[in-house]
Amino acid sequence: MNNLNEVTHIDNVKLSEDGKKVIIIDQTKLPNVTEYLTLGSDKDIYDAIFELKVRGAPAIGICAGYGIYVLAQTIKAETFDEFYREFVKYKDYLNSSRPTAVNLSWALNRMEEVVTANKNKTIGEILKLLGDECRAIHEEDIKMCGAISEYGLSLIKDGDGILTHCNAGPLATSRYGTALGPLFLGKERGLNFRVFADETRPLLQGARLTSYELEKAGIDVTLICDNMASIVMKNGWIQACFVGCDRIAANGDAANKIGTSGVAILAKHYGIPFYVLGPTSTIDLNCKTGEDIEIELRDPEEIRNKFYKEPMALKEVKCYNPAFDVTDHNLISGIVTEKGICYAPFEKSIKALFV
Ligand SMILES: CSC[C@H]1O[C@H](OP(=O)(O)O)[C@H](O)[C@@H]1O
Repeated sequence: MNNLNEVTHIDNVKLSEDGKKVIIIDQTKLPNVTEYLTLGSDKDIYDAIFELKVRGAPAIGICAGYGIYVLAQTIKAETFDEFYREFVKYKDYLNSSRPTAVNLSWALNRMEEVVTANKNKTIGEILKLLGDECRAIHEEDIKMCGAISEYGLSLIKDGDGILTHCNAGPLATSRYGTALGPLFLGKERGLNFRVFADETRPLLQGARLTSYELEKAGIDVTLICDNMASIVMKNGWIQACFVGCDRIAANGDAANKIGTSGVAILAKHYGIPFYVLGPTSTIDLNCKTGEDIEIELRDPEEIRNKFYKEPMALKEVKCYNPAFDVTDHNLISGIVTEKGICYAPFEKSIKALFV
């Protein structure tokens, strides 16, 4: 299969033609079934984010932007105050779906700012501005992923082996992706990489989504269990590690899918560059260090049951299911954003992104 353009330009999250519904690909059904869901209610949108039907920090932000716009159109209000009160209720509800990826609150806050900055306009005029803003969030992410892909590609060369963890491709973003973006862009330009994709237990974003995107795009991908990252590095097959991110603290500590910090420690041990790739919308300067990042704890049953026909452990056995971990900035070779590559000292280089 070689449908490179189909992969890089997938419509994973979009607004319906009439602007009154959010349409997503249900990522929990991939790779075997490509099913579109139409989301119109606050619960539909909340559940889609919470159940990872739409997932990946940027994609969650884009979905939340469209989602609050769709919900704002349902508000029955005579005055601005009535409208704003209901708007904030919806915003807080969607914001409570998942705590770690900052793009969720970043997008919702941005949409709220449109409302508060236009309190003297009619509700109809505010809705028009909200429609423009949620579309801008999506368009900007497309541009950001394009720039991240270019910067990321400058770090690797034809024939390199790349290890990645979880999924930070087009399904997790808008177009191309962040960690996978350079690989798709390189493929477009005739470069070939050998990618090793960690399956990423327990929700298997690597197995189900990354290997699906790369295989479909005709990129050499080898799926490995998470505990095999060390041997492929020791064998000399990996020249760089590329991972995504869900929230980056001001000092460069980066939250990403559980298991990422282990990959970074292994990369350090084997002297392999480890890069975090993500848009500046995933940087949270309010988090001074990774200690300030809330780590989502998910249902332990996902470990036992989520992708097993039969439970793989006795129900009496306790399971611990943090969805993310934080990679210490000292383990990160560079942070690739749409504004350029940040190197240590990250406190300084990250701050420079926002001046
Ligand atoms: C491009 S951000 C992708 C990022 O989001 C994933 O988390 P989840 O699948 O739980 O939404 C994972 O941490 C990826 O690296």
